[in-house]
Amino acid sequence: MIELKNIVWRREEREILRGVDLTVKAGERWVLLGRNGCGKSTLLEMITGYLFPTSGTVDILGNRYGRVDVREVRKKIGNIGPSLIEKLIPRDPVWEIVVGGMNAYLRIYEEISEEIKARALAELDRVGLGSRAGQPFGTLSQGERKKALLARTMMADPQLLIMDEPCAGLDLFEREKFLDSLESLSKRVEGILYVTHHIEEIVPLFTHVALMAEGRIIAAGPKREVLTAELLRDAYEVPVNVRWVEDRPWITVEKEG
Ligand SMILES: Nc1ncnc2c1ncn2[C@@H]1O[C@H](COP(=O)(O)OP(=O)(O)OP(=O)(O)O)[C@@H](O)[C@H]1O
Repeated sequence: MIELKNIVWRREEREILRGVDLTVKAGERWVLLGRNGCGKSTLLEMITGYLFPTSGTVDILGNRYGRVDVREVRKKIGNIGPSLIEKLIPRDPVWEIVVGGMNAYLRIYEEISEEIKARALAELDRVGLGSRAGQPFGTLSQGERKKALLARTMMADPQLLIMDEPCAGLDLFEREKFLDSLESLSKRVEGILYVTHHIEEIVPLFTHVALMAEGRIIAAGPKREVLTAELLRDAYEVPVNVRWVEDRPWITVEKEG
């Protein structure tokens, strides 16, 4: 699904990505972790074809970037990034925002068929927002907006879901609801790559973790092999303990001394 080989990205003498290799196979759901500024969002931009590496190769869903029309590949990628909400029109009804996901339109100007409207309503139902369908998008709570984006993304039947901190700013209740929705939708996609700062968001649906530090991937593999106190300490430079409860990791910070 994703094959990154020896990706280097240089900007003004600085190497921001320094030889990144990452392979995500069909059926795997990955979380990408690492400190602020280590290069996570930059890596997602490479995968979605908005940035090109200085050197190295990017293969997404069997397409080598540089040899294909990235716009065609992007149609198969559901992408929930932090900037999308600002681009949508707050007064548009939620269901119309969801319809826009079919073609990645920010706004629909043509007549929408009853069939497509029904699909959008079904997607909203799946994330528990059926009763909000007619409400202006701008009146939704932060958590509801994120779930609406999830419904919007699923309208295009993506093969790969990419999410950059989708739970940022959500309270405990909203976060858990969002992760529940993701759990049920995850069965409809072949691969997931999810960036977060919060290890407790690594709910059972996720299978693998990649840890980044200073432009490199310092560990990658099945989540229990990577989410160890030693590797997390290397990535975050904070001594921590990891406790697993029902296949979900929880972190406590250790006092040094
Ligand atoms: N266009 C650019 N030109 C120069 N430097 C850039 C550019 N884009 C990103 N950077 C730098 O690259 C580094 C990695 O940024 P990136 O946004 O990928 O980090 P991140 O891991 O996603 O961080 P955060 O967790 O804070 O969102 C940062 O130091 C940033 O300043």
